Amino acid sequence: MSTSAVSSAAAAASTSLSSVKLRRSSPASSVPTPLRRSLPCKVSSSSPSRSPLVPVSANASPTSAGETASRKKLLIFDAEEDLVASLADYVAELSAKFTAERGAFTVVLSGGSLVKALRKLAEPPYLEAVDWSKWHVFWVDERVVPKNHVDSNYKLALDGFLSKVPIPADHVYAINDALSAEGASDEYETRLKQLVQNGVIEIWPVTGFPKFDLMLMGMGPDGHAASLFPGHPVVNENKKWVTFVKDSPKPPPERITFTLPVINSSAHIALVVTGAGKAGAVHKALSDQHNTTDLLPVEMVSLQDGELTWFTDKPAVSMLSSI
Ligand SMILES: O=C(O)[C@H](O)[C@@H](O)[C@H](O)[C@H](O)COP(=O)(O)O
Repeated sequence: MSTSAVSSAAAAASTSLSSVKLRRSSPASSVPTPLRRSLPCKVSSSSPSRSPLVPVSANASPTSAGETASRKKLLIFDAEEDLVASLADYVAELSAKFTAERGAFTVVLSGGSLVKALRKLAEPPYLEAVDWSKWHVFWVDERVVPKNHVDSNYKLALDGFLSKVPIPADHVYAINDALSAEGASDEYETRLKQLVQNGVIEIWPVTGFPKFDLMLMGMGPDGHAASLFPGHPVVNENKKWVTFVKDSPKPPPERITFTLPVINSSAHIALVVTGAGKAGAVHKALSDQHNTTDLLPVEMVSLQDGELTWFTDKPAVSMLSSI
């Protein structure tokens, strides 16, 4: 994400969140420029001392023209609490921006540890300050199981986040769990198209794919994103909005997933990736040398007209020699 983009989100946020002092967490201290240049994105690592009310971007050093054009930002946190607080600020700011600009905020969730990382949003000041009535919640991938099943991403999000914030129930778009994987993916795509007609979801005319305001996603240790797994043919799907797999290497096997063109049409993506188990995939994804015949799905997440922010910790970036 470019500094200016964060600043404009913060400015929009200050309009509707003016009565609330949002705590700016984990101010980023800049990484020396020669090191930054070796990574294909803007890098900030967290400072041990936290300065309240400082935008996440504010401690970045002045950007060169090249860096300003960057559509990627890497944030590295010392402590999980700092990551969680910074993520809450980031989401709240985008919520205010999109709510003010178009009266709706379309948010797409993954499963996994991401949901726990959203917990601060359900606490003051965010709980009162965010206009939850404008949120519309989707899943970038879902396991084809009943909604009350322990494996359901809907249940995970409901228990860990959605039940704690006042989003209207009819703005939460779970899959139809009575259908097969194929049926559920077709039905979800049809519903997305209706929401485009209703003006809830924007369409990006350049590609004809939906443009979600924010996708909040995790990444697997194998570099999978959503339910797009390395080497699986659905990674190459370029017509459908939503597709399905019946042989996911990560259980359960049956899932629906947004396709890459939809993911890559997003306005913003936050990739929340922590832990040493992810270090290899992070290294491959953030290295400058991409072997185009062997791309991990997460390496194929490349926003055409948006901003991708990695929220990481030190173990996750431990194989990046330049940090
Ligand atoms: O349904 C799923 O399995 C998830 O959506 C999946 O894509 C998840 O986001 C990653 O595997 C990362 O999960 P962790 O953050 O728990 O490692």
